[in-house]
This record gives sequence, structure tokens and C-alpha cells, in this order.
Amino acid sequence: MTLIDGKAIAQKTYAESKAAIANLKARGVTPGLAVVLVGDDPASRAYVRSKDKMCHELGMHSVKHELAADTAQADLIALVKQLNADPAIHGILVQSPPPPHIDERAIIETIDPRKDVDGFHPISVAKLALGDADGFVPCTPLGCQRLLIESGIEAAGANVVVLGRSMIVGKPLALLLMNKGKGGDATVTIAHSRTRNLAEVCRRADILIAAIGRPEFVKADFVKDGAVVIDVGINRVDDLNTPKGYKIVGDVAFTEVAPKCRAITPVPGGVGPMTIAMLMANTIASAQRFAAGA
Ligand SMILES: NC(=O)C1=CN([C@@H]2O[C@H](COP(=O)(O)OP(=O)(O)OC[C@H]3O[C@@H](n4cnc5c(N)ncnc54)[C@H](OP(=O)(O)O)[C@@H]3O)[C@@H](O)[C@H]2O)C=CC1
Ligand SMILES: Nc1nc(=O)c2c([nH]1)NC[C@@H]1CN(c3ccc(C(=O)N[C@@H](CCC(=O)O)C(=O)O)cc3)C=[N+]21
Repeated sequence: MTLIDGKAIAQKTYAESKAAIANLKARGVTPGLAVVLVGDDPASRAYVRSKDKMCHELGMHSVKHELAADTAQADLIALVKQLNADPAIHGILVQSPPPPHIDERAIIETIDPRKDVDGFHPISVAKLALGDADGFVPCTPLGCQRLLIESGIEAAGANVVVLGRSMIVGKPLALLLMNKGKGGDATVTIAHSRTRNLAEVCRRADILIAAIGRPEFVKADFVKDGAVVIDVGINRVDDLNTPKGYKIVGDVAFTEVAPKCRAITPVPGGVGPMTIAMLMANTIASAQRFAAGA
């Protein structure tokens, strides 16, 4: 069994990112990312902080807007428009999910598609569905694909089962792995909460990807011997034996599943670090396009 080291693979992509940033800076352009967080969900705060930290480490421009939970929709829209017009910003990310009084679709549709580094705008979604290479692909799916490529795991022709159909992870990931070309060409099945005989469907997978948000839901009987398992889940569960009183676990029951696998990602240290790395890569790609006058 191989443990797929997401931190190490993320580091490799940062080496490429650094070279690209140096190149842009030589042309007078510093890639800039704006992150908007509404409300004070602690997990979201931690995530926003790590993005900010990574921007600084890479020498990118980073702005953080932390807004009160009762911020009006119109004020949020106005902020996004201001960021659209700001030439120092190449990527805009509005942390999901926003509080219930906010219409998330309206916010996403306000983002300039050229700055949609999350890949959530309908134009980005359509480009991914069409197989156009010039749209932004959501960071977590891109990170999962990159993990597979860098680990020498061939998606082409493989039976991939994606567990979960959200717009952030499951659906775009299924499209990405199904599309033609490098890291794609898989035979993809999407499973969700209405799927019948879920364990049996998952057992057909050569590559099983879990993105459901259910702690340690995927058990040994979901997994074929020799399968590759990618665990996207980030779940906080109480654990009074730790200093913080909680720990982070994935959607996969790692201890019982890992011995059956050809390769598996840990949580933390698997997909999470790749998501941040791909956000940086998307922001750099955006800055390159702006610099080229696109
Ligand atoms: N590592 C990373 O970078 C990231 C990690 N995450 C993590 O990934 C997980 C999924 O996130 P996200 O996609 O946003 O979650 P959502 O809650 O938006 O979607 C969950 C999906 O899983 C399905 N599902 C839920 N319960 C079951 C079940 N018991 N059996 C089968 N399917 C089920 C749902 O089905 P249905 O549609 O039928 O309701 C839904 O399609 C979370 O743990 C999240 O924290 C998310 C983003 C990035
Ligand atoms: N607009 C938007 N875009 C997103 O991409 C988005 C979002 N909203 N909302 C929330 C989810 C969640 N998400 C994570 C990214 C990185 C880690 C990560 O780096 N995790 C580390 C540390 C985990 C820890 O210890 O807390 C790891 O897995 O090793 C986790 C979760 C992005 N999301």
C-alpha cells in the first residue's frame, strides 16, 4: 500500500508556481488573490488563513475580506464588483457556504469569469462540461486529478466511482476525469445518497473518490482489493484526547480500508493541501492571461 503524500506533491507544484511568479514579476505583474469570508465559521477561517499564508510565502498579493455574518447581499455584491474592477486582483474566491440569507448563485454570477479561480461561475462550469481547456476548473477536483497523475495512477480506461455530486467537488471531478486527455478518459460513475447498493457500486471502482462529508463512512466492504482511494472529506469530530478537543477525519475509515488499497490519501495531508496549491496555480494562470491582454 502506498500512502499518497499530498503535502509533498503540493510542494512540487509550488516549485512550478514560484518560477511562474518570478516570470510575471519580471514583467511587472504580481498575481493577486482576494478571499471573501462572510460569517465566522472556524473551519472556514482556518482555510482562509492558510490561503493567505501561502500567498505570502509565494510572494503573491493577497487580500482578505472578513465580513460580519449579517452583511447584506447588496454589500457583498458591491464588494465583488469592486474586486472585479481592481487591476491588482486576478482571482476572487467567496468562501462557501455563505449564511442562509445570501443568494450564493447571485454572488458567484457577479464574479468576473476571468477572475473565477474557484471555477464556480456558470461560464466556467459550461467550459468544463464542454471540455474547453481555457476555463477555470474547481481547485479540489483539479487537486485530486493532479494527485493521481503525480502518483502514476492512470485514470484512462479505469472504472472511477465518485461518491458525492456537489458543485464544489463531486460533479466537476466526474467531468474532469471523464473528459478526453491527460488525467482523464476514465469510465466514471457518480454515486450519491439515493444510490442503491452503494457498497456494491463502490466495490466496482479501480479508483474510488469519497466526497460526502460523512466521517469514516467508507468501510472496507466498499473497496475492491488493490483499488486506489482518494479521500476528499474533511470532518471535525470530537476527541477529548487531543489538546483542541477535536480531530480531523476523512470520509474513509482509513485504518480498515488502507490495507486493501494499492494507494490511498490520508486526511489531513492528502487532498486538502492540493486544493490550496491549485488555487494558487489558477490565480497565477489568471494573472498570465491578464498579462497577455486576454
Ligand atoms: N479537501 C478539500 O480540499 C475539500 C474538502 N471538502 C470536504 O469534502 C466533503 C464533501 O464536501 P461537499 O461536496 O462540499 O459536500 P456536500 O454536502 O455539498 O455534498 C455531499 C454529497 O455527498 C452525498 N452524500 C451525503 N451523504 C451520503 C451518503 N450517506 N451516501 C451517499 N452519498 C451521500 C450527497 O448526496 P445528495 O446530493 O443526494 O444529497 C451530496 O451529493 C466534506 O467533508 C467537505 O468538508 C470539500 C471541499 C474541499
Ligand atoms: N469558495 C470555496 N472554495 C473552496 O475551495 C472551499 C470553500 N469555498 N469552502 C470550504 C471548502 C473546504 N476547502 C478546504 C481546502 C483546504 C483544506 C486543507 O488545506 N486541509 C488541510 C488541513 C486540515 C486541517 O487540519 O484543518 C489538510 O487536509 O491537510 C481543507 C478544506 C475548500 N473549500
